[in-house]
Amino acid sequence: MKLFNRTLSYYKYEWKFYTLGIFLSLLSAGTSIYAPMIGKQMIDYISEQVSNHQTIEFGWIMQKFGFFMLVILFSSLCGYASYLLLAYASNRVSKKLRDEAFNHMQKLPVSYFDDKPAGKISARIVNDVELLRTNFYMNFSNAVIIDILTVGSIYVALFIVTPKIGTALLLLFPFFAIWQWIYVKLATPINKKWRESVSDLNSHTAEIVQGVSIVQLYHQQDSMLEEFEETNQTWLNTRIKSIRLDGTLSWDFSALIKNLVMFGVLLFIGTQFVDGVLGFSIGTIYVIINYISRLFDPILELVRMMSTLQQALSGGRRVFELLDEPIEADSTEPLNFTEGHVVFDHVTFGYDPEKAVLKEINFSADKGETIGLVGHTGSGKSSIINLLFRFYDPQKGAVLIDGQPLVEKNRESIRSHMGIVLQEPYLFSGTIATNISMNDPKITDEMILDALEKVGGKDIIAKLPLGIHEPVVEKGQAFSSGERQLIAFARTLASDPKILILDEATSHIDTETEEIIQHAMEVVKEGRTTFIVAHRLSTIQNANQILVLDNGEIKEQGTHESLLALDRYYAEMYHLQAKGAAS
Ligand SMILES: Nc1ncnc2c1ncn2[C@@H]1O[C@H](COP(=O)(O)OP(=O)(O)OP(=O)(O)O)[C@@H](O)[C@H]1O
Repeated sequence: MKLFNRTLSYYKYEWKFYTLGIFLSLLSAGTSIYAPMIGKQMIDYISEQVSNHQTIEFGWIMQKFGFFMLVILFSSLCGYASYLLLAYASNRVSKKLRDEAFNHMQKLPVSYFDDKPAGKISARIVNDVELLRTNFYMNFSNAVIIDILTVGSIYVALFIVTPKIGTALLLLFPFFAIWQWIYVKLATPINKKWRESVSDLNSHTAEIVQGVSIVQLYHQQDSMLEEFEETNQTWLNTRIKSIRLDGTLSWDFSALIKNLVMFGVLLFIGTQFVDGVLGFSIGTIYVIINYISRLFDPILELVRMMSTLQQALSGGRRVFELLDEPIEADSTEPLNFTEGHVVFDHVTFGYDPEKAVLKEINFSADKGETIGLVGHTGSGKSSIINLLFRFYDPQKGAVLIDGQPLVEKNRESIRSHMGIVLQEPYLFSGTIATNISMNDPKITDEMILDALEKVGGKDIIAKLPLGIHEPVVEKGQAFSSGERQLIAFARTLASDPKILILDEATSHIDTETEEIIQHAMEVVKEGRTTFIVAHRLSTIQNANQILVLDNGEIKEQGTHESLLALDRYYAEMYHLQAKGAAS
């Protein structure tokens, strides 16, 4: 119930449209129920005049007919306006919920994303909100209101016309309650399986799309298709089961009940003769048949609604789970950057506090210095960077920038003076210019061109018709990895950070590109405290300090020359790489 109320509570943002929609819906239901009463007057008048051998006044008939049409038109217009208003409110409410979920997701700590596939998180924001929109806000809350109002008005009208039949038809309610109970029991497992198969299809397709080149390279198309067809077949089977259930329990069964009720009511009417005269006028019989035939569709919709609601709420639960994820507490105090002096003071850290991946890390980096981080995979290089960005806080010790402990400072202010160039730079959809300026209005086109020129990336735009305004799509797949890196270097230079992180920026590229990147690196490093996470030791030979990490500990620390002279771990790695390069 809590979940239901919470989902419904979002209507408060659109209460005006919603209230007006309900009012118009009530008006539409009331007038559409009133229309057959006018029909009844016309039918009874004609049959009376005919049976009394009197003339029929066509003027009166036309007047009534005109009124009848007006009422129907008014009812339709109210129904149309109410549908629009309710649909408008529902869609706006869904947008609000989706905006909220997206905004919240962006504020979540990086650790939240560690063990969750991106597809699952985006499904909560896109698919589950869509499920809420269609199944709850559109189908459930709106349709239920219209259906309840319609059914209620029909019963009220039936009671006015003939209380006996109205009372007898109340017996249908316990029957419909049982019907609904059976429907939910049968539909729930089918719907659950169906939703799972859709989710499987989604993740399966996304996986193959991402790895399509590998699939083709290893000729895996047939086996992938086989797996896909299997999941798709499960989806089809659940759909067929669902259609059969709907067909049997909803439409066929409903038609049977409707006919039985109609038969019973007419049988009852047929017994109502008093002194050879039928106790119901033909007009009244018309009204009763009209009402009964209109009673079943909304009831049927209400019967099916429970299962729709269940599906909607399962989506709602997932959206609210995301919304309830706690945002990291953050300080309002900004970090006051002066020089970019970094200190790691006896830092111990683990993603799982019980399992330290960095142990007693101690070092200090002065303004403009370059620190090289080397070590085997998993030795803790990226974890040091994660602490520097304050994506995580250490369990012991402190990370300080310009003498201020990061744990006491606002995260955004820490990151605002840092730049990073990743091995696989991330380009956003937009243009080259927006990727360099990162939509900062203070960075002009001239500054963008200047940054590109300084890092040696002017050639990239020379061949593009729109220059720096050339669109970037699909994470910049149309650019080579070297070009993407130069754009990322230009971005970093334009943002003028105090601290710079170059994450394996020179691995996996050819010698010519390496030279270009090396030049870009030298330009961007100028005057900034720089951390280079390097696999190629050639990149950090000129570093002021090299930290050799092993299993989360600093094993060796010094300059290239001093570490070579030490002739231990670093020297061994260096000679191995030099040998590899020579062969
Ligand atoms: N988000 C995370 N959650 C849990 N454990 C993690 C996470 N990121 C890294 N680790 C673990 O922490 C340890 C250090 O990883 P880290 O990424 O810092 O190493 P690295 O030296 O940068 O490795 P590589 O050169 O392969 O990038 C590893 O054992 C790794 O499995």
